Amino acid sequence: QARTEPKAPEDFVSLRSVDPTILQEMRYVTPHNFVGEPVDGYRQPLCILTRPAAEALHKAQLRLLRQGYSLKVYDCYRPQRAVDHFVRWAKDLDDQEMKAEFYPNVDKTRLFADGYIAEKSGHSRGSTVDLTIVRLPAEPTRPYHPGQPLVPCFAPQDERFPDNSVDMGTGYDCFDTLSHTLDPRIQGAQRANRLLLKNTLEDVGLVNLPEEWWHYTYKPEPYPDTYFDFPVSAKSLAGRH
Ligand SMILES: C[C@@H](N)C(=O)N[C@H](C)C(=O)O
Ligand SMILES: [Zn+2]
Repeated sequence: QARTEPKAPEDFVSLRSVDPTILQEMRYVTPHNFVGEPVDGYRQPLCILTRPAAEALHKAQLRLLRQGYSLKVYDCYRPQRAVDHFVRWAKDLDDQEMKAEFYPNVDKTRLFADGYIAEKSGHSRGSTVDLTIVRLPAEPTRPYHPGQPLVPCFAPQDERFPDNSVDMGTGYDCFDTLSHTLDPRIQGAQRANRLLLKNTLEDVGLVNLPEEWWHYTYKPEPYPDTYFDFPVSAKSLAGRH
């Protein structure tokens, strides 16, 4: 018998309904992520957030559009079952399929302890988002084909997996100290790009995780203590006023 799935509270929205101009490349619904397969609970490529977090991103987007840039989100609300999938994957040390791209220099046993993945994630509280900046007009992106050769996420931008974002010094979900937002080895245009993202988002109320240049939480969080588990799908938002 089909399981009755939990629904999102009323004040969760699809980001597209608040700002259709923000680009979306939802990685965990695809196999192009550190696990190497679609992650549990991601049923559609949809960015779901609490309304205040989505409205803050809309404000940031208006500022960036004036400068010729757009935000691009990689992950938004993340169900607890997806986090549980990450935890199961991390315990399976025989599975190192995606290491060469996403964590070449970090032992798989360290990914949680070093702060790159959380067992209780802010994403499940609905006001946390992983994102970058794209120079407009956005170049088309290329699809990932499972099994294709992997390149370290900290290789020069023209060698690593193609992404139409500005150069942040590493790719998304690059579990390495080079992804620490203010790592002193990141200088010049790459540092300026990280600071453009950081300053723009801080101005509208989002706070960065120092270990990851892409990870931001809107404060004050509407649900600071609740870890939701409704699936990422339009159905989770449907049937509400
Ligand atoms: C896995 C990565 N995208 C991320 O969001 N990491 C933080 C620490 C989290 O899991 O909350
Ligand atoms: Zn994140």
